Amino acid sequence: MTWQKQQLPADHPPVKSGRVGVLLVNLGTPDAPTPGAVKRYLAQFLSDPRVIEIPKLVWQPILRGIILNTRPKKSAHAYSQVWTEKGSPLAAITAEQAEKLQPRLGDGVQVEWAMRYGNPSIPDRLKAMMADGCERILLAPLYPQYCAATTATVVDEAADTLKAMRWQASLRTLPPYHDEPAYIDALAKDLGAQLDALAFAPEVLLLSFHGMPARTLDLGDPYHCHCRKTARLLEAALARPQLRVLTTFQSRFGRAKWLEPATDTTLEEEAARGTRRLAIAAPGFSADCLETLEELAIRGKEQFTEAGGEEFAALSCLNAGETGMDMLEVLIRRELAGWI
Ligand SMILES: C=CC1=C(C)c2cc3[nH]c(cc4nc(cc5[nH]c(cc1n2)c(C)c5CCC(=O)O)C(CCC(=O)O)=C4C)c(C)c3C=C
Ligand SMILES: [Fe+2]
Ligand SMILES: [Fe+2]
Repeated sequence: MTWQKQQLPADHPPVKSGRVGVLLVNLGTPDAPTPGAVKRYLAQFLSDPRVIEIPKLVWQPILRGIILNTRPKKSAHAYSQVWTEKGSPLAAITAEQAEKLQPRLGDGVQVEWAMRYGNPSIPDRLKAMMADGCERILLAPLYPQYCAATTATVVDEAADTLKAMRWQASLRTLPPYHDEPAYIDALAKDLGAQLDALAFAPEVLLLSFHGMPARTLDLGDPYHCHCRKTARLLEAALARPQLRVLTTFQSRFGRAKWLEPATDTTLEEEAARGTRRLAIAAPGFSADCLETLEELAIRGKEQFTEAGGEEFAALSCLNAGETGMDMLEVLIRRELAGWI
C-alpha cells in the first residue's frame, strides 16, 4: 500500500492499484433511433467547438433555432433503418471490439469502451477504470486518420475529466495509424476477401472517407493528407490493376465548401460515364455505423443505380472481425510497451 492510499478516509472503498487500462473511443451515437434521443445526441455533438468551428454566439442560435428542430426527425428515420437488436451499430460494434480485445491483452489490462458523444461517456468510463485501480490508461480513439474534430476532441474530453481530479491517472494516446503497415495490410486482406466473394467483378472501387470543411485543410489539419495516404497505400497493397480506385469524401453538412470530390456526386458521375459495376468501402471508419450502413449502403446504392449503374456493393468495415482485431492488438500492444 502506498503512502497516499494510507491517507484515504476510513470509509473510502478499497483501492486496487497498478492496473493498466485501455479505453477504446469512437464518435458517438444516440441511445435510441427516436427524434428525442437523436436531438439530445446532436445537441452535444454539434455544440463541440472542435466539430463546428463557428463562434458560439453565431452558431448556437442556428443550432437551437433551426437544426435541432429539423434534423432529428430525418436522422431518427435513417437510424431506424440500421438499428439492431443490440442497439446502434456503432456502439454495439465498439463494445464487441472491447470484449474481443480483453482476452488478447490478459488480466493485467482492463479494456473499456466509450462514445465521445452520448453513452457510455468518456468521464464515466475513465472514473470507473480509476476506481478499479487503473493508474495508467491508454486512450485509443479509433480514428485511423487524425482530425481535430475527432481525435483531438477525445483527448480534450479526457483531459477535462482529469482536470477535476487531485490524483490523476497517467495517460497515453494511440497515435493516428493511417499509414501503419498493420492497418493497411488488414484493410487489403479484409477488403480483398470481400471483393473476391462478390457475385460480380467491380470496375471501380470507391474509397469513401468522412468529409470535413475544406478550410480545415488550409488551417493545417492533416486529415485530408492522411486519407489520401491511406488510399494510396491501400491501392498499392490491393494490387488489382484491373480495378480503378477512387477516393471521395462523404456526409457533407451545411453550406460551406467541404473536401472534394464528394461521394454522392461521384457515384452519379461514374454511372453517367458508363461504369456499371461498383464497390464502395469506407477505410476511415473502424466500425460500421449510420454513415456506412445508411448513407453508403442504402442511399449510395440508390444514387448509383438511379443514374444507370447496375451492380453495387457496400463492403463492410473491419469491425470486430479477426483481421481487424489482430491489427488493433498489434497497435495497442506497441503503445503499452513498458506498461505491461
Ligand atoms: C459539421 C459537422 C460534422 C463534422 C465536421 C463531422 C466530422 C466527422 N464525423 C466522423 C464520423 C462520424 N460521423 C457520424 C455521424 C454524423 N456526423 C455529423 C456531422 C459531422 N461530422 C452528423 C450530424 C452525424 C449524425 C447523423 C446525422 O444526423 O447525419 C458517424 C456515425 C454515428 C452513428 O451513430 O452511427 C460517424 C462514425 C468523422 C470521422 C469526422 C471527421 C473526420
Ligand atoms: Fe460525422
Ligand atoms: Fe492533403
